[in-house]
Amino acid sequence: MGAERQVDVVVVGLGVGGEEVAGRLAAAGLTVVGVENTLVGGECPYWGCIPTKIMVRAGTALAEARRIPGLAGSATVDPDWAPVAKRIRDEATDDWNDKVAVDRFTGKGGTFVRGTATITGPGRVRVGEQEYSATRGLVIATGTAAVIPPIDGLAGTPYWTNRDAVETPTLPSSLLVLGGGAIGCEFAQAFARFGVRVTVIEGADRVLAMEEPEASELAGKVLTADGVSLHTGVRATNVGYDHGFIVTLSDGSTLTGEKLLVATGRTARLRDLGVDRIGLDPAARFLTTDERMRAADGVWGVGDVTGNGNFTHMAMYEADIAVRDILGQGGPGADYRARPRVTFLDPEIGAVGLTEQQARDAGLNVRVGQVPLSATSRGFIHGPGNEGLIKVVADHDRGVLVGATTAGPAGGEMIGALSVAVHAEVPVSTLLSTIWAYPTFHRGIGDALKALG
Ligand SMILES: Cc1cc2nc3c(=O)[nH]c(=O)nc-3n(C[C@H](O)[C@H](O)[C@H](O)COP(=O)(O)OP(=O)(O)OC[C@H]3O[C@@H](n4cnc5c(N)ncnc54)[C@H](O)[C@@H]3O)c2cc1C
Ligand SMILES: NC(=O)c1ccc[n+]([C@@H]2O[C@H](COP(=O)([O-])OP(=O)(O)OC[C@H]3O[C@@H](n4cnc5c(N)ncnc54)[C@H](O)[C@@H]3O)[C@@H](O)[C@H]2O)c1
Repeated sequence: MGAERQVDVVVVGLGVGGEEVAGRLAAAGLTVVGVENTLVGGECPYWGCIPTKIMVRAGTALAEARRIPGLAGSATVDPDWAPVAKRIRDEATDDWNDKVAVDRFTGKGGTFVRGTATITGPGRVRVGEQEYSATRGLVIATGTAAVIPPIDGLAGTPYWTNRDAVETPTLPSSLLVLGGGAIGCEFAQAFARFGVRVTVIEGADRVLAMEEPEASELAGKVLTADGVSLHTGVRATNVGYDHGFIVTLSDGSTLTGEKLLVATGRTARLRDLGVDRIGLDPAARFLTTDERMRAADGVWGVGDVTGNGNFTHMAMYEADIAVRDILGQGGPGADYRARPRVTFLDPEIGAVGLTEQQARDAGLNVRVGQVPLSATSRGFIHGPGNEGLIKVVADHDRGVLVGATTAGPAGGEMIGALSVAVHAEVPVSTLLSTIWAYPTFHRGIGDALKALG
């Protein structure tokens, strides 16, 4: 056992959230130890947002080329996964090497420790044989891992998680996807556009079940048009493997595929961390934090592990709050009313705040306004690929928007304006008098507002 090392702050997990906290505190002059057992940067750059959006971008390029007939002549589309795999390996992930990220952190004055941290008591962390004592605080930023559901037979098979799907240098001929959430849908469309026979199995009665039903319907429609076979409202009851997967469903039918991607949600990495030694529940689904991201005295939590939305922008948002609190800088606390999210299908499905149903469940006096994107001038101009909609959800009593969905070729960009509206509680009357440039997709926001009942 090495002599105990005393520092100001120990950050456990240097994914998106932890790296931001550790780097900023080190740059502010605190002595900071950042511990990471895999790759600095976490899921997002190596197996999440960035590589999957490289896949999506490639798939959208193919889809756009296939839209040329009727718009601009003809094109021969010959998909090749090799450039996609190469971009992911060489440009995005440095072949899954985090040297640049480690140097970025140590360059700010932080001390980097590669290993698995265990909490041994208040302000105390062990990595291997080394014990650290953090006098100002401990930050838990351990993120989430893929949930592997307890389906008969699954555990013994060579199933894929998002990590295998991102790292694959070549594509399978067929892919079964268990789970039709954001991960399942994004991979399904991207792979299908490269000629993979994709089948999605979703237990709920619709894909993207957390979003508006209209968004689910649209996602289902475009996935089907891309050749994806959707099975909703059924669960897998058994998984077998013999040079390929065979999945038995709750309705008794079976499906086969060369590979099986498990995309059934995420689970917080809390269980083996030793949080019971600081009075927290290791069996909790997520780490509970207050509006300053405090989980206990001298303990902060940021990112996916808090369960406030598994998104990189949420990890960055919470990291900023924790940093300000640790440095005693004040400023606004956490406010999750205007949480934005974008599912990167083609069309992109952006959303912010509450869905219509969530607003009704909250007891609000709800009014909704909706417009199909194809009915807008820009939707007409765009032609093929113009599937989409804009839906706004208002609290009529307060005269403000509490949620919105923007789906379309620029759905992820359109949601920006509505995020501001929900966050800043811009009166609907002010939004109605806003001038929206013509002929943009976002001009449809004005039409949806006018349709508020
Ligand atoms: C396929 C996929 C696509 C996604 N796409 C998007 C997207 O388009 N947009 C978006 O906003 N979000 C997306 N996300 C979500 C995004 O990746 C996460 O929200 C983000 O990575 C969360 O950051 P984090 O720091 O909380 O956790 P993580 O990135 O998971 O980092 C936590 C780190 O802690 C380390 N760790 C855990 N326990 C210990 C320990 N005991 N000791 C040392 N180290 C430890 C882990 O190895 C990990 O590196 C996607 C996720 C997936 C899986
Ligand atoms: N574009 C983005 O921002 C983006 C992209 C990918 C992932 N993410 C983040 O990662 C998180 C995790 O994504 P995810 O898609 O794994 O989770 P999810 O919770 O969004 O979806 C999982 C789906 O699997 C279904 N399911 C669960 N168990 C099942 C079973 N046994 N059989 C059939 N279906 C089953 C659920 O009903 C659910 O619809 C997301 O919530 C999101 O926050 C974000």
